[in-house]
Amino acid sequence: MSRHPILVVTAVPAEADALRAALDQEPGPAPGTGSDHPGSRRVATPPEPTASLVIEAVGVGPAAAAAGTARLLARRRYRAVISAGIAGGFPGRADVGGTVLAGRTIAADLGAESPDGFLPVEELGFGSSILATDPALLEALRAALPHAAVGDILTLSTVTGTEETAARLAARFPRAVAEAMEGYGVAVAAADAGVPFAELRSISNPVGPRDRATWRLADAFAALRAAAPALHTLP
Ligand SMILES: O=C(O)c1cccc(C(=O)CC[C@H]2O[C@@H](n3cnc4c(=O)[nH]cnc43)[C@H](O)[C@@H]2O)c1
Repeated sequence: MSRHPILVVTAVPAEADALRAALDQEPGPAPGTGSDHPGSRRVATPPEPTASLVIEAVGVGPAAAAAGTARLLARRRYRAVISAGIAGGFPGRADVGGTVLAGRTIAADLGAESPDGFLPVEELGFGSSILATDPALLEALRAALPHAAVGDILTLSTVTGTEETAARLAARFPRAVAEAMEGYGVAVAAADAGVPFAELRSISNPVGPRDRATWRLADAFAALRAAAPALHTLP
């Protein structure tokens, strides 16, 4: 029986290339192939799915992630969608060079400020900022990646860059292990299409004062490559 492939969505091509290299996959067609979309973040039409995994980079941030994922899901059926890439880890909860899995993906900055603190969209009556990982996908990923930290992964449009913001987020989300910029956008597109979702990240930097020069990209990409075979275990 043939099964639909799994869609793996990354932000930048380097993340997609790392996963493809670990899985011995050829890169997809050149950006814009088969697309008449005039934007700079074109999502190529993937090749017909002989592979069980289709890996695509769709751009940085939740808007690009949601638009790119929705476009890919509209073109072909997939049995699951995974948001994958590098992330910042909350100190003491996820180590740089380690791997994390989302139990929940949370839009941490979706809501309103108030004199009494941040009000999430739930309190504004506009839906949910929290999307749970599909249980069967999470179970398979946990089994394949037993050393991965499991917890909330926050989605933010702005990378945290101060001790104050890091402390505030850590207090607001005591189960958060990491933050990135795309998960919630990918998850919304997956939910809209009725496709199971999960988020898998490797840690390039601690969440905290911005010091881009110290990001350990090589370690994070090595961890991403090491985690890639787990994608082949997904139901
Ligand atoms: O500079 C490079 O060579 C380079 C190579 C690959 C990727 C990058 C990125 O900057 C990727 C951006 C991507 O990373 C996620 N990310 C990583 N750390 C954090 C963080 O502390 N807070 C939020 N997001 C983070 C994010 O999802 C971005 O899309 C650079």
